Amino acid sequence: MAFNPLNWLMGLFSLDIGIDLGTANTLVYVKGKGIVINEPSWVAVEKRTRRPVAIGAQAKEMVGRTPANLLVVRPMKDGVIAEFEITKAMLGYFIGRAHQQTVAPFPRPRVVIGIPCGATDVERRAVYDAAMAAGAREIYLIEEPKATAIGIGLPINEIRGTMVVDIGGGTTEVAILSMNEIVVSRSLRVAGDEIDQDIMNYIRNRYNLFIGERMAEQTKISIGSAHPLPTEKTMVIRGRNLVTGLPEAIEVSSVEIRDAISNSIQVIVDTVKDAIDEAPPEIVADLIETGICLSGGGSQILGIAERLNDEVNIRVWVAEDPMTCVARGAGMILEHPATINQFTASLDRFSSRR
Ligand SMILES: Nc1ncnc2c1ncn2[C@@H]1O[C@H](COP(=O)(O)OP(=O)(O)OP(=O)(O)O)[C@@H](O)[C@H]1O
Repeated sequence: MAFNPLNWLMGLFSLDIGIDLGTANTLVYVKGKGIVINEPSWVAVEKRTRRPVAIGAQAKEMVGRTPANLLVVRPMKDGVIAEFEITKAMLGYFIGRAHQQTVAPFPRPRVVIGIPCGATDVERRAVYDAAMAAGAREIYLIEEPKATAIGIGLPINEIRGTMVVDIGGGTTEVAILSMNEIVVSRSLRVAGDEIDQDIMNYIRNRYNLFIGERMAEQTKISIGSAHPLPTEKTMVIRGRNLVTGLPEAIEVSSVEIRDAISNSIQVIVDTVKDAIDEAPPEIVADLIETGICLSGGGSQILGIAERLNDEVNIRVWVAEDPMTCVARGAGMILEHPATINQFTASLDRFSSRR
């Protein structure tokens, strides 16, 4: 990026922020302060005008409970922008709120923002344009697995293979890294949302019960598992009986929910195997030592580390605070400005590099 004296001057008086613009959650890291925003990526809009009326946690509360003139949407789908104008409004709102928490006089921040490594040039450009339109002054894009690995504190600068599997809401990102670069990557559009959908389908087919997305998500979080549990669990779920049309509550067990989500879990496991299969043998040998680190909200599905460990025969562990790794990684880059060009790229450099 060419030197721009005005940008440089504004940079002395404005914010540096890192953003994890996720399908399920958006996190904002402010340099020197840490994560200041961690909210669901939901926006309530007026149906007719598409004007946002609530953003974040307040909008998520409204899901399934809105009057006819409102619609609650997630503007990100499968890790990329599905609704440009609404994403722009959501980003602008979060950037504004981050700015309010500081004393920086200029509201236009420099932004490091994560993107899935499988995003196309058009999808990258949409993230760039949305952040610019939302008020950013300078934007750097970082592939999410890199930000994740930096956030976890993996030694990705070494001549040694390390591996991260980030299971988010819309995408699962699998990457093997060495010497600050991605050696093998896979971006899969099967993650937490798809697993919620599996649960909704199972409950409908098995019990004729229609449950909402939030109930399905709660079921996944409470009793969803990828490996037999030491003590199997049960929970009561509520929905509408499709035959009688009346409300109904039933008890389901972790065994049947594990079965219901097994196909999606298997797709994730197979993708991890596939990435390892493509890696050079020296790097695979490194992985036996360094292991595989899981991150993202989906890494908290019970038994997922054990299941992967059994299937790939490599030590697998879940990162500490797994849902904040991308934001923390972007933040660590901002805290050490010399690393910005090493790990991120402006849009033009990204396109030409590939
Ligand atoms: N304890 C838990 N157990 C299982 N799943 C969980 C748990 N907590 C959150 N999740 C799931 O994690 C997902 C959200 O994770 P995360 O915030 O990392 O995704 P995201 O970054 O927004 O999505 P993406 O990376 O696909 O854009 C949701 O599907 C949510 O239901």
